[in-house]
Amino acid sequence: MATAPRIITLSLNSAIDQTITVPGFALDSVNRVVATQTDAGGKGVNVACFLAHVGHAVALAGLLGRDTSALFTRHFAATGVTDITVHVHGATRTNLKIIDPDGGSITDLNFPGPGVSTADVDAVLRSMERAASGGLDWLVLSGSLPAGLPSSIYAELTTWGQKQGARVVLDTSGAPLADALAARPDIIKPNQDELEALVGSPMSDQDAVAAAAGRLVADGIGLVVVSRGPEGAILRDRHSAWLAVPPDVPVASTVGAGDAMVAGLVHAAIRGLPLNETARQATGFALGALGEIGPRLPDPDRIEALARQVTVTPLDVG
Ligand SMILES: Nc1ncnc2c1ncn2[C@@H]1O[C@H](COP(=O)(O)OP(=O)(O)OP(=O)(O)O)[C@@H](O)[C@H]1O
Ligand SMILES: O=P(O)(O)OC[C@@]1(O)O[C@H](CO)[C@@H](O)[C@@H]1O
Repeated sequence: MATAPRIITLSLNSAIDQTITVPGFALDSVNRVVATQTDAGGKGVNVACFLAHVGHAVALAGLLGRDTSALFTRHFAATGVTDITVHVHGATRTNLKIIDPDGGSITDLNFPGPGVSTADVDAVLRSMERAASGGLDWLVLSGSLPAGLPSSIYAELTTWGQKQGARVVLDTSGAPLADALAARPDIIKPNQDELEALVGSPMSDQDAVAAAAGRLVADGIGLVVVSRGPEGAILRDRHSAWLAVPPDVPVASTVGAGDAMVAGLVHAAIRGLPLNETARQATGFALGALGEIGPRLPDPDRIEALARQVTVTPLDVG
């Protein structure tokens, strides 16, 4: 019998997601909240819970504020994630997600998060070393960094993960993404804005995105997945490039769609799927997240049904 893959996801800047529904949300005016929902979140938390949801054994490493840890602890128990987080003084940040059902908009207000100390980060590293002592197959590094951490930390963790024998997936933006590229993570998933910021120029069409992804692959990144909201995603590795276009679906909230895509990429790789089927599976996960308010997924059969509606086509990249 094959052994279960050993997975750690890391959440250095976890978040409590407070989603508020505000019909006709407008700047410069009084807005009325008609519904509110509070969820444990943060990109690493979401990826861990999504992977556990489809049956993987996952350890979640990272930092949580002691004052607000109960929300997370309940969520991990409910989703079956092994919690190896370090609890620090204070509260985890709360991010606001404003849904306007009339205008169809979703506005994210993400806070920087509390500053962390070197001792906090050392404790996280020790927890990861203990969890990986029997071996590690996957390390997922997701999200922004809290104040006080050097932007090189994901580069260092990429090198550490690969030394453990793991494939490293990175989903972040700005300087932490730029700095980590030299360490050559196995998979990165920028969205188009993040890719444009990384290469320093806007991309007008899918050919430009595929070309930029190709340059990153040529520089040693195994798989580059560029998500483009309703326009889908482009996946590029050394051998091929694919475009995955989602069907037109009702969107309850886009929060967590990118994290679901990351979980779908890991799930597909563990299943040994070829890149075109990986594109379908990862988009199916993202579509699953879109149907829900807050970072959650529907049951696996529904995810498979959504994946079957995704149009996957090869891109001619020469
Ligand atoms: N409005 C939409 N309609 C259909 N599919 C969508 C829509 N928005 C997102 N998706 C799907 O979700 C995937 C990931 O979305 P997106 O590009 O917004 O990720 P992201 O910016 O990383 O998200 P986040 O950071 O909010 O989790 C897309 O590639 C697409 O397949
Ligand atoms: O501020 P970051 O770390 O970039 O993103 C944080 C966040 O927007 O990411 C998740 C959705 O992807 C949410 O649960 C959370 O609030």
